Amino acid sequence: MARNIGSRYTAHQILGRGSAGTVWAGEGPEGPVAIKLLREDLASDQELVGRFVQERTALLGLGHPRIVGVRDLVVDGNDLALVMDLVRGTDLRTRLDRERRLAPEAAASIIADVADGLAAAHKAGVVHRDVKPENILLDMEGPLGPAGAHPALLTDFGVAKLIDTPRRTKSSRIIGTPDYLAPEIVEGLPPRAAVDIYALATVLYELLAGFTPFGGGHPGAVLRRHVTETVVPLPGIPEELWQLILQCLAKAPASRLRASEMGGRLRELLPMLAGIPPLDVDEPGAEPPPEPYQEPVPETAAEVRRRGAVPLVPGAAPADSNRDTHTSMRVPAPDELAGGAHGTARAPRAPGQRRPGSARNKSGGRPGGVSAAVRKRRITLGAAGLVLATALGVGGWLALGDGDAEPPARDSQHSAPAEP
Ligand SMILES: Nc1ncnc2c1ncn2[C@@H]1O[C@H](COP(=O)(O)OP(=O)(O)OP(=O)(O)O)[C@@H](O)[C@H]1O
Repeated sequence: MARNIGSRYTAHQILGRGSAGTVWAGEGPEGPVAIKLLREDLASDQELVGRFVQERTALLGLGHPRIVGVRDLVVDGNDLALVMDLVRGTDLRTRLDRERRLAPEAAASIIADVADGLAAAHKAGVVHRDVKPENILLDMEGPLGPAGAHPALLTDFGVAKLIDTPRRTKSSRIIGTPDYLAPEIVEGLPPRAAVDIYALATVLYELLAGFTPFGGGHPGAVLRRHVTETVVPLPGIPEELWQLILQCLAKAPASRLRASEMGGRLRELLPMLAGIPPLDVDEPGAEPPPEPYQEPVPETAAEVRRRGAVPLVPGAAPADSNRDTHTSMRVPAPDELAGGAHGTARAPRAPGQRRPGSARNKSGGRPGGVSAAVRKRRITLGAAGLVLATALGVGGWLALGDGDAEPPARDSQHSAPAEP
């Protein structure tokens, strides 16, 4: 069912849905485009529309081969839409869900691409603030890179921030996806370019390991780990790559590499990584496959949809889920971050090695599958989660922000350029 967006664009079919709206494949005067049509409640928010128009120049100005270009902004009646380059391929989350872990060379190549895009954005004074696999698109029609990988492009620049502030969120609240949040954000400092490096290094770790370095469990516990815990080494990673990850995950933002350095160093490592197979480690806390082997439980269509895997193949069925991956939380006080009885040090285990003191997973683990915990932690914190957090005392400071009228945090999207 085609639908007109403004006077120049026609949306033809849904590619996928995110928390802010629906992305359509469509057509404009210059050919195929992707159109992100914002949710009605967002589009009817006059203040939000004003902010989009205000940011128009920044949104449209980021031209780089590793950034999904925003071509136009349409404000028309009830429609508020971002018109973007159409990327024919898939997002990195979908690929990771499918493959679970990537070989180090492929992972490094994808991350190097994204680092190049970030370097250009940072040079222009723009911080992304929501780097995660969902916002990295793999262009299946683009030229293959040195490692035989399809080009990776970063999308959604600044959009989450525009939508999340200012009325929806107090300045003292944290916006983002917990697994990828830099410690300085958790501590309430203004996000600068280094937060993107931290998030990108987290994605790199996740591509290699199949899980994020500080993820798992309640969002409150995740945030605290970012601040208090050190990243546990992954067995089998070449030392040079590990040192790069460590540096980019440094707690002190100033110690992290810059985006251009990260991209350059990763490319230098590519020849050394060639031929190394994907790592074989288990997620900390995940149960090993039960013995004797049980029949894998087939994943239902509903489960797949909930996870939000959206093939970008024209004609593919749209996902019917609302994949809201953002969480709004109060900035915790220092003593709340200090850890305590509920600290959960995480260490990767050798495949099959049982977690000390763990009960056997009676429901039957799915060999090679993504654990339920991994999927769940991408869902927005709900009321039940809040109650649970309070009861546990680990995340009692978490709160769901909505409808607050406090002034926004200083807009850091246009911070001082971080790249020379
Ligand atoms: N420029 C594009 N070209 C092709 N497909 C796109 C493009 N932008 C987004 N998509 C696809 O549309 C779907 C929804 O994207 P959207 O950015 O709305 O949500 P998200 O990033 O997955 O989640 P959220 O916005 O909640 O973080 C995704 O599956 C994404 O792969």
